[in-house]
Amino acid sequence: MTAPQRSTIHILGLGAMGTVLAVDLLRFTNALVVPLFRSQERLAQFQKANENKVSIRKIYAKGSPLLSYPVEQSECPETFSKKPIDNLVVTTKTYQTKEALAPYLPYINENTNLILIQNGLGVLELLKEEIFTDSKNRPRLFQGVISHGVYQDKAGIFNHAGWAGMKVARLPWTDNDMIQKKSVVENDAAKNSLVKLLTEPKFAKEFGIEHTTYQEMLFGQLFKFLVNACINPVTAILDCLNGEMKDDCGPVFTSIIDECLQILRLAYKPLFDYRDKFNGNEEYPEMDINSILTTDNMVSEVTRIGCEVNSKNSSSMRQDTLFLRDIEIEYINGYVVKLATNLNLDPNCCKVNKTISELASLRLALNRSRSINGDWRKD
Ligand SMILES: NC(=O)C1=CN([C@@H]2O[C@H](COP(=O)(O)OP(=O)(O)OC[C@H]3O[C@@H](n4cnc5c(N)ncnc54)[C@H](OP(=O)(O)O)[C@@H]3O)[C@@H](O)[C@H]2O)C=CC1
Ligand SMILES: CC(C)(CO)C(=O)C(=O)O
Repeated sequence: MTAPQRSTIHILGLGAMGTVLAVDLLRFTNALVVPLFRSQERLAQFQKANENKVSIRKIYAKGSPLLSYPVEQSECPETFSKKPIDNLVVTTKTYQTKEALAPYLPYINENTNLILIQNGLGVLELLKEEIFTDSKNRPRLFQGVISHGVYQDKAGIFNHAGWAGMKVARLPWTDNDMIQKKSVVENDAAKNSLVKLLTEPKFAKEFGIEHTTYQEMLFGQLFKFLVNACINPVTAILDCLNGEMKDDCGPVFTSIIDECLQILRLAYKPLFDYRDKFNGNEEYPEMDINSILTTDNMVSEVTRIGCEVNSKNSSSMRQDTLFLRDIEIEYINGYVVKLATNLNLDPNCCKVNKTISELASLRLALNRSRSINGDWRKD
């Protein structure tokens, strides 16, 4: 009996999300997991300091030990095997995507499966408009909307703080393909090597994989987008843990969500019209977005998920401002402003998100200034 074919999966971005994915792929599948590092220096650091292992502590499960798994092969642009890439996971920050992909573009073709596992919106448009412009040589695209919470502690250990699963769907290269039939999911589940790997039963159960149509995934992506549009910048601006603002964040979340929904309803009109056009048609999944994506419902959902479920979490954007790293604001609140501009809407219709973006960027600038000029409050 021949051994089962072994899939190879390259991971571009072995940070919090890349690590949590790599560990479970190594634990529950026989895939060859190959991290791609930005430089020989970072590759050497991984080989020396981490001893070629990926490690995580699942602190949502009390008493969970440090899980540590060896990686057989890891590469960087200089050492890359220069062979076509079968399956590529992108788990860099959104604003790092284009630069990170650049060295590997010659090895990405129409037979490559590429999945974006990132927060926010706008990377798909970046890939379409600036990176994969040749329709004859572009990869099969997928998106993972991930709700796990992972942070790196002072000792450099990744801690899996919140378990919440991941939706996976094939992305459309053109807006005409935004609404998919159930058969697209069935076909990928049966034939696509990346989907077959991510839906292997033991891995899928542990990681909480849900393989859906694009419209179902986009619904989840917009829901998560509203969570991030509130929690991430506001906790960064206030410099607080998620749960500290629970009792008083209603008004600012209402302002942000109300403005976001007015613009998202125009930008993703096919999705908001879905119920009347597709519900009842057996070829398509049932969905009722309009009853969920309302301002009142989302203010309470964002508060529940952001300030209660993740109460002790420091949001990824607050972490970025504290560590003086760039923030993903242009792919979250800034993207709402971009959508409004592209739709030729009155600039006043995105003032809240524009101001929130400016304040989050100002918080990062202030932290950077204090690291150089000192904190005047202590003078
Ligand atoms: N952390 C979380 O709990 C959650 C994060 N997300 C989203 O997931 C995405 C990833 O976030 P997260 O994992 O936290 O981010 P991290 O900053 O932890 O990880 C990003 C990784 O990408 C690497 N990277 C950056 N540029 C390159 C490059 N050119 N080549 C190779 N590697 C590169 C970085 O390496 P280096 O150190 O060399 O810069 C880093 O290891 C974001 O969109 C985030 O919003 C979504 C849900 C929750
Ligand atoms: C869910 C939430 C808001 C948890 O903090 C998150 O996704 C993040 O911090 O990026």
